[in-house]
Amino acid sequence: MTIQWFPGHMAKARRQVTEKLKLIDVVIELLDARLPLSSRNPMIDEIVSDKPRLILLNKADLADERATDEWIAYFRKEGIRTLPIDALSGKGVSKLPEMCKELAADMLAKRSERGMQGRAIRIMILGIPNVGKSSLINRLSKRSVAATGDRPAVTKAQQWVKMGDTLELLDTPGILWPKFEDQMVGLRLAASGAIKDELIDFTEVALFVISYMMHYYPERLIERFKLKELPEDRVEMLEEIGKKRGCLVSGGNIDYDKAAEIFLRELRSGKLGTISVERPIDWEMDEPIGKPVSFPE
Ligand SMILES: Nc1nc2c(ncn2[C@@H]2O[C@H](COP(=O)(O)OP(=O)(O)OP(=O)(O)O)[C@@H](O)[C@H]2O)c(=O)[nH]1
Repeated sequence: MTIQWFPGHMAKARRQVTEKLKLIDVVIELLDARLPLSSRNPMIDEIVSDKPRLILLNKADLADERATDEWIAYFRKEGIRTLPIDALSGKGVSKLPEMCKELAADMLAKRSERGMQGRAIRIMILGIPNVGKSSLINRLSKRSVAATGDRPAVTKAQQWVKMGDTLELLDTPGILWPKFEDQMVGLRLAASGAIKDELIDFTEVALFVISYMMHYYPERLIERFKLKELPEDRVEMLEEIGKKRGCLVSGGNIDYDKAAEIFLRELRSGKLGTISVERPIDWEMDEPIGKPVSFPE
């Protein structure tokens, strides 16, 4: 599901999250391992404030392992513990309870100093649409002892999923918006399938991914599209893809949009291998790889 974000929606989303956060001891920030910063809410630090936080890089099964390691180091430098997971298969998820307990340790110590005991550590998942929040909640509830019903002290609609004796997870995640105003962020989100196809320009998105792959994964393009060598530029590459996939229109010209659509479909279904479309270094470049060129009219 893609939500169209407008200032009013953002304000509402923020209000809802802030309200729920009052009940929460540890925040799980869920990002897409293939595009961690582009799948991150731009106001997250302000929203979460000083609550203990953990970053999970979800869909790590689709990401490039080396890029994922770079991201783990990146977030570690920011002082946030980061774990790659795959919410669908559950890979990496078993480490979660222990990490949450460690993060909450200080808070628990303070609580017991004040003579407060007994309450479970409460956890909430925050993330943009389509990042895998529901998949993770489902996965964690399967592992749990039992899903508890409404508690008298808690707002009616909220349910807590028990995770062992000491942890409880809020069963409704907090939905936040990404940094849409950045063109490169939009292209990365579109490449990952996070934006409805009706809303994207296939050619523009495919040309971004092709540039990125020509830089980081040239051999995959050569192999997948059975080329002798890599073409000079991305438009030629898209043309080659069009030829190989039979996207021709009258006069022997290439139907670029069709070729782009097929290419993106192959990318998203994993036929081009595990690919990350963002690395920390991309954000240090004046001219990011795959930046759209505007042609003079
Ligand atoms: N390959 C892979 N796919 C995943 C993973 N986690 C989620 N998905 C897929 O990503 C899509 C979105 O997952 P959801 O769990 O619905 O995401 P969400 O964040 O709850 O989405 P919204 O309800 O739109 O906010 C689904 O098609 C999932 O099957 C993962 O770790 N690996």
